[in-house]
Amino acid sequence: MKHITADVVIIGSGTAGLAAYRTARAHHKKVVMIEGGRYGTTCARVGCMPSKLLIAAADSAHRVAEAPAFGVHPGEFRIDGRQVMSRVKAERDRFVGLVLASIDSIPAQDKVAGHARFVDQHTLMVDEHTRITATSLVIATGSRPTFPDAWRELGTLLQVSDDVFEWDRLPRSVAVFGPGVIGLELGQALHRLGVKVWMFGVGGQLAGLTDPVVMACAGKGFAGEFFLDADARVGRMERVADGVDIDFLDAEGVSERIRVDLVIAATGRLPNVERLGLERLGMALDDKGVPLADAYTLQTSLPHIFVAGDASNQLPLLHEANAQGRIAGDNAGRFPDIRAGLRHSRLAVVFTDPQIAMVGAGYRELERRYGGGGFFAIGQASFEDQGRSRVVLRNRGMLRLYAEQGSGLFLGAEMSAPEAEHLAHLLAWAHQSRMTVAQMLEMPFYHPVIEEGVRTALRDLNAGLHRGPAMVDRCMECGVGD
Ligand SMILES: Cc1cc2nc3c(=O)[nH]c(=O)nc-3n(C[C@H](O)[C@H](O)[C@H](O)COP(=O)(O)OP(=O)(O)OC[C@H]3O[C@@H](n4cnc5c(N)ncnc54)[C@H](O)[C@@H]3O)c2cc1C
Ligand SMILES: NC(=O)c1ccc[n+]([C@@H]2O[C@H](COP(=O)([O-])OP(=O)(O)OC[C@H]3O[C@@H](n4cnc5c(N)ncnc54)[C@H](O)[C@@H]3O)[C@@H](O)[C@H]2O)c1
Repeated sequence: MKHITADVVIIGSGTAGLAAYRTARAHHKKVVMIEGGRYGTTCARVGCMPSKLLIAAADSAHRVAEAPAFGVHPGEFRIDGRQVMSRVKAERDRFVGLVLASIDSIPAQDKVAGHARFVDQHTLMVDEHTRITATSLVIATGSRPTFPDAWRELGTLLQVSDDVFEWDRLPRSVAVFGPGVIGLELGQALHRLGVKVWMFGVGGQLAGLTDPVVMACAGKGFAGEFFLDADARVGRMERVADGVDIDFLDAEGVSERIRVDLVIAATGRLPNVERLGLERLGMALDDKGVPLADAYTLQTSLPHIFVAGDASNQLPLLHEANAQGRIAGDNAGRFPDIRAGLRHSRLAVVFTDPQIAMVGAGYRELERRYGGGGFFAIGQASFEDQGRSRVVLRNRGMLRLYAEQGSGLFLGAEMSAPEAEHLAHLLAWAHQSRMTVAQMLEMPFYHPVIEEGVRTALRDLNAGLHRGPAMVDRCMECGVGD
């Protein structure tokens, strides 16, 4: 048995763990990072990057399929599933390689391989080979897919997103359970790559949206492309010789049976915390066993233990894992003299088409905060007739902006919109700068661009705040199709 004494120990070498390691090291202390799985991060191996690579292939197929609407008729149109997956995996491996090179630059004595669990508040056991004692610690153990246990009966025909990026070729058909972020991104991409897709959800929930108008608009768009029932009544699922049989009731209540090659469970992710032995520490945990932590210091109820990234279950996104890792690592390094870190305005983007995005406070949160008394105003713009969006034939979607009555402060946005990744950044910067709607309207807008849709929604919002006249007509002098 090996014994190590360290100033700071980081559990997990994903995005949050690596950020924590580097910031803790800046305090010139002995820092050890423990990794129980493969180096390379969830983002690069099975998350952000391979999913966006698959979506890029789907986008390319979609552009070709749409070309005739412009009078452009491409020749033979064929999707080679093997080639699609081969590029996804080759580029994914390249991204993983970049992370591995960065891990290689970390001194060997700072890295320990194995699964860590707490023995007491300052001591960890790594597998059965190393005992580490530390002054402060960061839990950065990430998350994993979760699905109902009964589905395990489907064996290898039940897949999660991790499995998709190991495929050598595309299946003929899939049933995707969970129209959340992962389900919609993968499901729409597979559909556009020629895979027959059925998507089933519960409770009508879609991609983390909370605004009913945006959700209805997005749902209508997806349902026009592939089978989507966000509030499905699914009965029996049975593995048969050449796939999985699924019984469900359709929208009219009629019983249907489909046979698919594979079932993809995209029904959410759970923080990797239950095998850490946290219950022995007397740490305050939520009902899922996740450590409760201060949002600005990432400190748990045990002052020397911090949590970051998906393990914190605060906002399971890449840039959040990085920011939280930096704050947690800095505080573990400087412990006990901890500092509050900068938390950014919420920014989340779903890479569907149209993209979905959320900025600042969402509709449901504002309803909770302000009640139903009209203390926040809503402005909206549809992209159906928006100039630039029509020009490029991407005129689908709805943007809803929220602002505080009285102050005119911009509070947040939800959208299903073309180029939402860019619109959302613009709005997140305005949100973090605490701009008012009037200040945002003073900003420049080019013509013709999709951002003009933001101006339309801002004008509508301004009218709702009673700080300007309502739009009686579209602003043609601003440029056709504002
Ligand atoms: C399909 C998919 C697509 C995504 N797309 C996006 C996107 O486009 N944009 C975005 O912002 N986010 C996206 N995300 C989310 C993003 O990938 C995560 O939020 C982020 O990678 C989390 O980083 P992390 O450091 O918390 O966890 P990870 O990178 O998972 O790191 C945790 C590490 O801890 C290790 N570990 C766990 N338990 C132990 C233990 N007991 N002992 C030692 N080591 C342990 C694990 O092996 C792992 O290496 C996506 C996720 C998925 C699954
Ligand atoms: N573009 C991005 O930034 C991106 C991409 C992928 C993942 N992520 C991150 O990963 C997190 C996890 O994504 P996710 O899609 O796994 O979770 P999610 O919580 O977004 O979606 C899970 C969905 O599954 C549904 N569901 C639950 N049980 C079900 C059942 N039995 N049958 C059918 N549907 C069921 C839920 O209602 C929900 O709509 C996201 O919240 C996000 O933070 C981000």
